[in-house]
Amino acid sequence: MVKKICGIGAGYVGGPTMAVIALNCPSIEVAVVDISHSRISAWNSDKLPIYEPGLEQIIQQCRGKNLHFSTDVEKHVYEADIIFVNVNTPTKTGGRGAGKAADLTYWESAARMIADVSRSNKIVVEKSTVPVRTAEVIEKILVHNSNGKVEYQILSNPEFLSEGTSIQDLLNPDRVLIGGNDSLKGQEAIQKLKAIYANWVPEDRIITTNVWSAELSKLADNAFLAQRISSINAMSALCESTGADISQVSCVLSKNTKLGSRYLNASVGFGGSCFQKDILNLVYICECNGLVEVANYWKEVIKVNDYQKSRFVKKVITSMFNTVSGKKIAVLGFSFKKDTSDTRKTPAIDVCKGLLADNACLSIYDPRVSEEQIRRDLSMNEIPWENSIMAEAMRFDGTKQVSVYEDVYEATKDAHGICVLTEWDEFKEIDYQRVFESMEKPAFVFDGRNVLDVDKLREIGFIVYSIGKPLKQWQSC
Ligand SMILES: NC(=O)C1=CN([C@@H]2O[C@H](COP(=O)(O)OP(=O)(O)OC[C@H]3O[C@@H](n4cnc5c(N)ncnc54)[C@H](O)[C@@H]3O)[C@@H](O)[C@H]2O)C=CC1
Ligand SMILES: O=C(O)[C@H]1O[C@H](OP(=O)(O)OP(=O)(O)OC[C@H]2O[C@@H](n3ccc(=O)[nH]c3=O)[C@H](O)[C@@H]2O)[C@H](O)[C@@H](O)[C@@H]1O
Repeated sequence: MVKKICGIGAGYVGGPTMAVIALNCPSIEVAVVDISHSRISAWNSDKLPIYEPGLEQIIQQCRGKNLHFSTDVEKHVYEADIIFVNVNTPTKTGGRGAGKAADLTYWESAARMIADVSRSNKIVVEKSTVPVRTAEVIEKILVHNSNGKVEYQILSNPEFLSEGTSIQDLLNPDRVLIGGNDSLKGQEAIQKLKAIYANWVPEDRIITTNVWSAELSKLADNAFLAQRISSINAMSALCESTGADISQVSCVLSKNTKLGSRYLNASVGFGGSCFQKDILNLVYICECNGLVEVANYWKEVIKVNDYQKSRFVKKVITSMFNTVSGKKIAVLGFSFKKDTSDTRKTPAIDVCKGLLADNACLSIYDPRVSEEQIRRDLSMNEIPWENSIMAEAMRFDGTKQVSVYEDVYEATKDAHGICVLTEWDEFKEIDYQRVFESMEKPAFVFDGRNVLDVDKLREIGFIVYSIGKPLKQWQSC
């Protein structure tokens, strides 16, 4: 019987995932541990470290009962029957495979710590997204660093939640994937983990596979989703050149039952901590296996995403008479999607840097992202991936030309143009007549998410660009 679970890593995945397990398994003690003291104290406070609709209620319900957040990593690992490893696996920034391969430093140090402190048999669950065959490496680290008396079963149980809807995704997942090895003990471990999920997930949604299929399926899943966004974004460019309308094209595709209706929204580009990182990881694995053509195929998905961001920047500049120098541009939305405060790899960073490189003055408003975070993101000098056409802009630090506002009307006052970069619902409710009156003329709107009512905006007097829509003649350059 599983009595104690420990989740290592209290981030976007570890926090919500472990909280939902605690909620659905009241007889199990769940401890979420992290090396970051500030993160753990935030989880123990009224102001949680991440914003997710529905998360606060679950934390209030379970925290202090069967859900605990702690920095005492060793104690909780020692006591646990099952250890979920939810640590970050970013792209390597130096050494072999830099810019593409996954950096497993955090995973490795977690594994070494598990080996050091464990005195009873453990099931170690890979929750983080890792390269295929990582379980083999982890097993070696665990076995070679243990006293020989502890047995480990490694399971791959990748997470499919999306930020902004993570609680709904966890409470009602379309699937739970568990990969384990074929041995009797491997199968027993799978059954133990399956029994935990079965407390709230219908059994037919729990898929069991071998470890390698589970690890690779997670990378494939993200690659397919990102590929679909790049496909629709590539079509959006063609729409703008031909007079077709991307919303109409998406609608037609969505009715094809062979394709389904999701991930067909053209946008300024996909963001988030995982799509680019996981595709680059896939590319690196393909290259290591000598599969150059396959690697190049997946690279194109990221290339199109960069193209979409740079195309948007170019459209803003060319529409505004070929220069944004000294012009105030209001940026509405900075997070990588609505309903999250997460800004990791948000397209807003590249778009803002592209505009700043042309000497624009930006006034940024986001309902959930702090000024401190925005300034940190825009001053960061990130290493571009090898083929990035955004490389030059990404190196640009122009934070002096940036103001951050807590009020949308302040942000747009005296602006020459508005760029909508996140699809926050509240942007549909803005009084655009009032905004128009306070702006310089001609007043431009560049809708990078296709969320605004274009006809209404044009009626007011705005010049509007939206992704993949027919353009007025003087914008089509
Ligand atoms: N963010 C997302 O929506 C999703 C992320 N994933 C994957 O889940 C993994 C985690 O992602 P996030 O939660 O977004 O990362 P995160 O960066 O928000 O959280 C990771 C946490 O692990 C902690 N940590 C690192 N090494 C540690 C150690 N040795 N001991 C204790 N704590 C340690 C860090 O301090 C950090 O708080 C990644 O592999 C990611 O690819 C998978 C599905 C969804
Ligand atoms: O491994 C992960 O981290 C997760 O990555 C994504 O989830 P997430 O990045 O949280 O968010 P998505 O809703 O997939 O959106 C990603 C980006 O694509 C953009 N997007 C999404 C859908 C669409 O039609 N068009 C589009 O531009 C979003 O605005 C956002 O910038 C996947 O959807 C999850 O299944 C996966 O677990």
